[in-house]
Amino acid sequence: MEMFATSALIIVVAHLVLGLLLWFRVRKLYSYPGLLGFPVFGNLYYFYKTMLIASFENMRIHLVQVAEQYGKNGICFCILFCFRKVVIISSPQVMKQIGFHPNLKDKPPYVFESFLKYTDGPFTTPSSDDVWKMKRKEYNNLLKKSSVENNFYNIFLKSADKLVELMLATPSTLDIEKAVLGVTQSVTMEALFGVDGRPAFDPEIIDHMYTLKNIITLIIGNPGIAKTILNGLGPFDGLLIRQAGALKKLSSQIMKQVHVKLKSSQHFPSENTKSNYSLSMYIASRTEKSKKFDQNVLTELQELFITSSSTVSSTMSCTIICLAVLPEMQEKAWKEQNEIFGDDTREPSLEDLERMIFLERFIKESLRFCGPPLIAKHAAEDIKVDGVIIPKGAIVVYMLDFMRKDPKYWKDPKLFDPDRFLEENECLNYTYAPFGIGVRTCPGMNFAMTQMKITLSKVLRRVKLSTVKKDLKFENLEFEAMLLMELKNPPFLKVEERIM
Ligand code: HEM
Repeated sequence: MEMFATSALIIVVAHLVLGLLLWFRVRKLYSYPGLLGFPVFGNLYYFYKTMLIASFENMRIHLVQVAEQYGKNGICFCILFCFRKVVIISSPQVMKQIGFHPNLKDKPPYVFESFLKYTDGPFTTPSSDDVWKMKRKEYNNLLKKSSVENNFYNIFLKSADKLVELMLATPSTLDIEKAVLGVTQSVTMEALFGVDGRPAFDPEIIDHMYTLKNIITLIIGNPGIAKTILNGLGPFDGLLIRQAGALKKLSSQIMKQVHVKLKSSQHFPSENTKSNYSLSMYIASRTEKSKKFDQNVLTELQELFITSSSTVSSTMSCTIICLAVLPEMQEKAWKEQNEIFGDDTREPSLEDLERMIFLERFIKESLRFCGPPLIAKHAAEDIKVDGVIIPKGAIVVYMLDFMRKDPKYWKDPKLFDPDRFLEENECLNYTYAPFGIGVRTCPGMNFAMTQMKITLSKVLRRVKLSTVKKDLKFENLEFEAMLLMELKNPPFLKVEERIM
């Protein structure tokens, strides 16, 4: 009994001391109105203290909203918040102020470490690293609008035909997410890696990549839990590692082809050589002299594979499902296609794409619902915002999804209304940032938007979509936070060919 009392006293005193130390470092955060920030620690005393001192109402609203909006992962996110020094940013004005701050860096360090277990490398490069600067220059060059349109247009056209073919092959029980994933994976292989895209349609690889995307969500969303709980569940973790093997298998197939190309190539891409080379050749020639050649190329291929194919596939399948459950809007989008093409079965040109303004607004609105839930950065040094310090080491989370639905900035945020994008204003830019903000903002935006517009144009012209389950409405769809916001139970689709 006496021993129990002493231990309890030691724990209480330790919590008190730790809580006070931490409190002195971050107390000013609460006075900043825009931040709604609450660093919460795995420290009982501090947790309660925070609840008492922070605007309790703000904190409660936040936790509840996060949990409600993000489904089961929302709850994970909340648990994560309790164990780490986290500053949550839900104000677009604050995001704008700190988005380009030099002390705000990359992803938090734990993300780099956690990936190592499942992939061949840390998956993403810190921006302090010179390699990142080189990479970023190449990405910006190869993925800029004009390069995408010149180099990848035909690949997008071909892949759109493949998707329509897959849709017509299973007209009454289409699993749209898997069909689209196969297509976007093959596009990545052909466009970015310059290799044969057919292996990407292997159903086993699609299944494994699908699971892998969920593992990545787990790592990004909740590394602490992924490490401790999954490591403890040996067989489950083993299963995840096996699933991750799909990515390794694909990337080693790509590597073999890159090796063959390198051997037969007379010239490597250089600063002056423009877009005749695929990204994989750039990567290979850049890392050629490095001792870790194979591993470096593999890591970068794997990073690109996920960043480019899973994101587009998730957005595109969500957009297709939205078209299926919103028949009047589908009709409007189809009419726009009909006005551009009439009975003509020709391929869409660049000028045609420019004219698809309703389709573009529809994709943007769909991304408001299914864009990334959040982006995490970390404060490499203290960051001062309006006299408030975000402490060094804090994880800074931009609540992108929260801002995209905040009634303060959006009228009827739960309503699917593409016309809200008729008016562009500065506020909208920062409340709506599905491709991120700052120096690490997504370089693949043009690639993604062009690919989606071409594919959806072809889908709309060839087929009429509805759901197998009758009377399913947009309001019935439930989203949850994964790599992007995804549909909880994506409905099976019914596909009818349009008579031309
Ligand atoms: C709808 C599709 C996409 C969405 C919603 C999306 C979103 C994002 C977001 C939110 C980030 C992080 C930005 C930040 O940390 O500030 C990112 C980074 C990145 N994305 Fe995308 N992305 C998409 C498609 C693509 C495509 C098609 C590619 C490649 C062709 C791509 C390549 C990358 C790369 C390489 C990065 C890391 C950039 C860096 O670290 O400098 N993404 N993306």
